[in-house]
Amino acid sequence: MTDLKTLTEVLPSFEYIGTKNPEITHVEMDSRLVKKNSLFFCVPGFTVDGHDFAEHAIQKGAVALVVEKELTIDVPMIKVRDVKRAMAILSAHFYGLPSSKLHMIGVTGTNGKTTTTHIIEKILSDFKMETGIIGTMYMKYKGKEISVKNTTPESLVLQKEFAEMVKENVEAVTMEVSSHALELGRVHGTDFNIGVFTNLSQDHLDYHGTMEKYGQAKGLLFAQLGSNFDKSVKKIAVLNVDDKHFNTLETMTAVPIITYGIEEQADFRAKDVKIREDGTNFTLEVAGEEYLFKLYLTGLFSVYNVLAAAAAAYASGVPISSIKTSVEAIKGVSGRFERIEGDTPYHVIVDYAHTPDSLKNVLETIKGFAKGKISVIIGCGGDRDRSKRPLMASIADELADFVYLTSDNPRSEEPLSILYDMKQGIKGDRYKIIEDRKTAIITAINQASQDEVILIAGKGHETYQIIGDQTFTFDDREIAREAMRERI
Ligand SMILES: CC(=O)N[C@H]1[C@@H](OP(=O)(O)OP(=O)(O)OC[C@H]2O[C@@H](n3ccc(=O)[nH]c3=O)[C@H](O)[C@@H]2O)O[C@H](CO)[C@@H](O)[C@@H]1O[C@H](C)C(=O)N[C@@H](C)C(=O)N[C@H](CCC(=O)O)C(=O)O
Ligand SMILES: Nc1ncnc2c1ncn2[C@@H]1O[C@H](COP(=O)(O)OP(=O)(O)OP(=O)(O)O)[C@@H](O)[C@H]1O
Ligand SMILES: N[C@H](CCC[C@H](N)C(=O)O)C(=O)O
Ligand SMILES: [Mg+2]
Repeated sequence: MTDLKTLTEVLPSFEYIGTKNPEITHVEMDSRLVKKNSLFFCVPGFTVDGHDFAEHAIQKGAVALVVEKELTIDVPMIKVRDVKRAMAILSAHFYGLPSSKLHMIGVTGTNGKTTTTHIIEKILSDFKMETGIIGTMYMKYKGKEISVKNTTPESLVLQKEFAEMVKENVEAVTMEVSSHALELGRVHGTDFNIGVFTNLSQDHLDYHGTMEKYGQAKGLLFAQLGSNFDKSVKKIAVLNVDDKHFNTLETMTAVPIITYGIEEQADFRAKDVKIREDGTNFTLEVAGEEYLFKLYLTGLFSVYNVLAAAAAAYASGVPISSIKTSVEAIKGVSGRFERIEGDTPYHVIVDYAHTPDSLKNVLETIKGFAKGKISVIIGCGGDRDRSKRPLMASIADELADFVYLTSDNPRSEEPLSILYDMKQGIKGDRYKIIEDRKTAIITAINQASQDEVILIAGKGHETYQIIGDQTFTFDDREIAREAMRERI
């Protein structure tokens, strides 16, 4: 609890409109969630403008507003240039700057965030640190799993959860930091100790417009590292030296850098990489020593994720020997290269590849060991980057023997028009359009030949499908299992 004047003093610049100084016991950005004595943030959204809900918020008990434009309402108003960033700062202070009491690791990049955060979490928790994890799948700590709408939640959701974690003695938090979150200020006010960059490739151009702007957004994580002047706490940037975007990120941060990679010289470097169907071996070179890693995880991209996680864990004080033991025990991450077990002469793999680069990586990995034909079942999300659609179809067409184009989460778009966009990337006739995803999975499985590998891509761990404004229960893995059991 605090009063409005004391709370808002921390803002770099603002106009205090009104004379009253109410006590604030809650901070909210959704009028429907407002309680008595709330400070309500009027967020200009993509769909509606939060300023239009100020009256509703006051009816529900809001006693002050943070606004970008002055409203004719008789409560104190804090006028700022950017409500979202002000909200990030104020909610961080409201909850007692909890992120500065936690060892915070933020992972950004186009692909590999969920996987890398899970690897880091496993290493830290094996090292007897009390951990929390936030990302695409959930927020999880102390045995509690909280569902999320976004990979990186809004600042006030994050700050509230960090405060809860501090209360429950969590020590380290590993979280995915999306480019949307960085651009929209969701992690402004979060004090990261370590920033990790996985890679940058095409996605989200609908939102960012160009790759340059998308890259700049990712860079914000590294630019904000160490900007709080607290010299007692070590800040480190963990960067993928093999990625084209490395040089830009290097210039965007002022903190020490740990590099990782395979092709270029790096602090954490993998060599002698041997990829098998059921795992990967490589030698890690670090600080003049060599360690042989034997992973259950497969694919070159998994080596990158392990290197990133190892460097972040090492920077967090975990010795390499512990890192190796933990990483070697990881069987996989839900929905990422998940093999669907079954006594069948063909193989089914479910993977969350929903970008051109991830699809290419996964298909190249499969090509490395497949003894039979490769089929891929793939769609693209509606209300998302349209320009990636033909690219993904073209990669599937090039690297697989047969492509089933089907719906992912069409959202508000016409499913067949998404598939039409995708079809532009296909050259020959080794494809079929089956709009209904369940039918596509069943058809592919019923037609599978000896040793064929079927990749069901795009939805991974998701247990739903969004068509129009309805969300249906849907799990690629369940449907595949059922089809494998019932194959005619
Ligand atoms: C484009 C985008 O980022 N949209 C996010 C945004 O929604 P919005 O701007 O449409 O919100 P809005 O509905 O216009 O509402 C504006 C304001 O009015 C308020 N309001 C609204 C109605 C009401 O009755 N009362 C009220 O007060 C809302 O609470 C809000 O404060 O703010 C919402 C609340 O935080 C987010 O959940 C929502 O994410 C949507 C679901 C989304 O799909 N975002 C994607 C693009 C995204 O952020 N993705 C990234 C990662 C992707 C990746 O990993 O590849 C992510 O981090 O999830
Ligand atoms: N380092 C990597 N490089 C390229 N592709 C990867 C890498 N790691 C994983 N992938 C591929 O990307 C898919 C998604 O991985 P993951 O969920 O870890 O990424 P993410 O960055 O969290 O994605 P999102 O943006 O949806 O949160 C995986 O299923 C796999 O196909
Ligand atoms: N975080 C990504 C996930 C995409 C997953 C895919 N299944 C889709 O729905 O497009 C996004 O929101 O763009
Ligand atoms: Mg993710």
